[in-house]
Amino acid sequence: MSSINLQTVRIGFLGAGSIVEAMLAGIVKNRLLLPEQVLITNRCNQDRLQWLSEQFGVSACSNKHTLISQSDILILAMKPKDAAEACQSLRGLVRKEQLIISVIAGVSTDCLGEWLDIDCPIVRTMPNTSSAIGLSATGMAANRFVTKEQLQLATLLFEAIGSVYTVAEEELDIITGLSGSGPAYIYYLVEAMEGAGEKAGLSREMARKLTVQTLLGAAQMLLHTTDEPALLRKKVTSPGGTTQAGLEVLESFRFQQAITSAVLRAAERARELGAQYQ
Ligand SMILES: NC(=O)C1=CN([C@@H]2O[C@H](COP(=O)(O)OP(=O)(O)OC[C@H]3O[C@@H](n4cnc5c(N)ncnc54)[C@H](O)[C@@H]3O)[C@@H](O)[C@H]2O)C=CC1
Ligand SMILES: O=C(O)[C@@H]1CCC=N1
Repeated sequence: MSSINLQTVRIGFLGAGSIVEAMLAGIVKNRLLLPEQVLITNRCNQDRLQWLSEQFGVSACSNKHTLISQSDILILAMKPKDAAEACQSLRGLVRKEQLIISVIAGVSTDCLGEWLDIDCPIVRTMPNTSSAIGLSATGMAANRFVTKEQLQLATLLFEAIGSVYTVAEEELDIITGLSGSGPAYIYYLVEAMEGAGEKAGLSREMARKLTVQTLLGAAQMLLHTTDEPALLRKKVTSPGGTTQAGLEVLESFRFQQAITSAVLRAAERARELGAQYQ
């Protein structure tokens, strides 16, 4: 594996759904790998494979055996409920020198290793769909068989689609609740803000533009100043003004509690999924 580098590595995706589409878009756009270095397969949807292949130039592979024998890195990207069966069907095909990377929520590296029935290097990750534009926040943890070089390679791969944080494996469930599921919370907020603008008479287009620019500006402020979010919030809030009136409504609906509970519940769900399909 030490001789494998980004110029020569071949990566096989087992699973070709939403997260793989986002990752392919990021990887191909970023030119990290040539499309010829990427193979994809799924359970049975040929149309989907063909579409991804046309979209990104990667090779669709309906034969799992071919994909496994030709790949240096295998990316497991099926739903947690399908993971046991998928891994068990790979028994005897996966080679010890192959690096396994999982993006599956909740499922531990120990569990994957048992299903695969081999002591192989496994990197468990939690990216998000902003991978498509190179802005994922990805948590990553490695099992004891992963070498320094393999971890570096996995890090380089995910850095091409965003920021990477190497963490203790136990932290991946809360990372799943926070940044794996996180884009959905933000989109939900955008739906509500844009809907409010529209309800009060703005065109949908104008409401969308104002909402997105506001979000972008706030995110950039958080990146570029050392101010805490609470201080930035206070700077917007004139006593007795409009923001205070708005925040009071959010408080009456226990906004902060709702968001905190959502993140923690999603993390708990990741743990449940891991335990449920074990
Ligand atoms: N969608 C998201 O935002 C994120 C998803 N994830 C994780 O990624 C995984 C996939 O999620 P999505 O892409 O959203 O799901 P999806 O339902 O869109 O795609 C799942 C894919 O797995 C394939 N599949 C099922 N069984 C298979 C097998 N035995 N062999 C090969 N392929 C098989 C399906 O055909 C499908 O292409 C999940 O475990 C999820 O927890 C992780 C981070 C973010
Ligand atoms: O909803 C899910 O289960 C996956 C994991 C993180 C984002 N989507």
